[in-house]
Amino acid sequence: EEQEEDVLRELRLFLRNVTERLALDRRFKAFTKPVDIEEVPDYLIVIRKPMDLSTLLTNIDEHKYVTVSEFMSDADLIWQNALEYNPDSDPMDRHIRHRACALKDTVRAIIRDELDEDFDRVCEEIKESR
Ligand SMILES: COC(=O)N1C[C@@H]2C[C@@H]3O[C@]2(Cc2nccnc23)C1
Repeated sequence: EEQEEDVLRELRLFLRNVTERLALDRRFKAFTKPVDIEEVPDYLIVIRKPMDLSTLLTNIDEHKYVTVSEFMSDADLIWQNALEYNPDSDPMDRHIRHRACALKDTVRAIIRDELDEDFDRVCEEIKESR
């Protein structure tokens, strides 16, 4: 009903705000757009489900997420994919893995500090009711 749409609108505002703050952080520049398959032709062979911050924003606008947990599953793909595709000991791989770990920790810290658990519970109830 209308109250549920009000809750999901507030969820989208929260998720956009979090995602836009991450996209503004210079450490996360490599995660702002999809990896360029023309530049990196084997990327889709290694990584089954690419994800990036611009795609998160598109998903939010397409009402893909009813809970923060669903959003987190896609957000986690960004750093998980980076750890998987860049496993070597060379400085470039280590650099992007360091940034992937920073992304993981930053997302979790924002959610822990800024997501109201009662609001999250209401979203989870809406999800279960559908
Ligand atoms: C999230 O970003 C990544 O996982 N990557 C991996 C790719 C390998 C390396 O860095 C990336 C882009 C790139 N383009 C051209 C040549 N080499 C590279 C970014």
